[in-house]
Amino acid sequence: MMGSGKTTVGKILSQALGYSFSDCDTLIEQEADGISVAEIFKLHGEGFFRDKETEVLRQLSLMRCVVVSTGGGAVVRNINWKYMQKGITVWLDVPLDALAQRISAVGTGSRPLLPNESGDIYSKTFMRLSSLFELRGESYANANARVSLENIAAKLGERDVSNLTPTVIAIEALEQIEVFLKEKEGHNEL
Ligand SMILES: Nc1ncnc2c1ncn2[C@@H]1O[C@H](COP(=O)(O)OP(=O)(O)OP(=O)(O)O)[C@@H](O)[C@H]1O
Ligand SMILES: O=C(O)C1=C[C@@H](O)[C@@H](O)[C@H](O)C1
Ligand SMILES: [Mg+2]
Repeated sequence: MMGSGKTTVGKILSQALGYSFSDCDTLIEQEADGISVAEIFKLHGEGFFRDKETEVLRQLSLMRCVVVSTGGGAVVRNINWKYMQKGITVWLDVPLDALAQRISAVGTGSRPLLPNESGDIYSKTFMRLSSLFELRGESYANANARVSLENIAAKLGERDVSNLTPTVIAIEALEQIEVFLKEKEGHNEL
């Protein structure tokens, strides 16, 4: 989901693995002569943006040893999964209230799918994230590995997921990737 830490955690993962790092939204902006995702939505519409997103995922799927931070909505198109599944897919599962807190702290101006009006930003953002998650939850669950901040907090005896550092989350991601790879190896041996 948007704001879940894909860029922050993805960069740490790439350093730990000695891989390069790519961010889909940034690549789309670069290909659009530097105009922002929000402007692309405004000028050309969401369909145009989604086509660019699919093309960027196709290009990235040809690369090796790269950690990719996808756009939060990349899960909505089946064709994108064909490209994402060239690698290992990881879902950063962050409770919606924590997401709404993070996003409302920085504002929703750069996020075309979120409300950008005055008033209680936290509540409006939380409601919109909830309806997006309603539509997308099953798609996120297609990922090979799930990194649940609630599970990490429970393991560490933390009551609040907002105390979890990006490094702790990256370590959990590596552990969940290992679980996935071991299960895959087990299936291949059968
Ligand atoms: N573990 C964390 N604890 C607290 N804040 C975090 C954590 N990880 C990321 N953040 C903050 O949350 C915000 C979103 O993080 P980030 O940009 O990495 O998410 P993203 O999933 O890449 O978002 P986007 O949808 O914009 O691509 C940033 O302000 C970042 O500093
Ligand atoms: O969740 C989404 O649909 C989006 C997330 C962002 O990363 C951007 O890709 C864009 O704002 C759309
Ligand atoms: Mg990002």
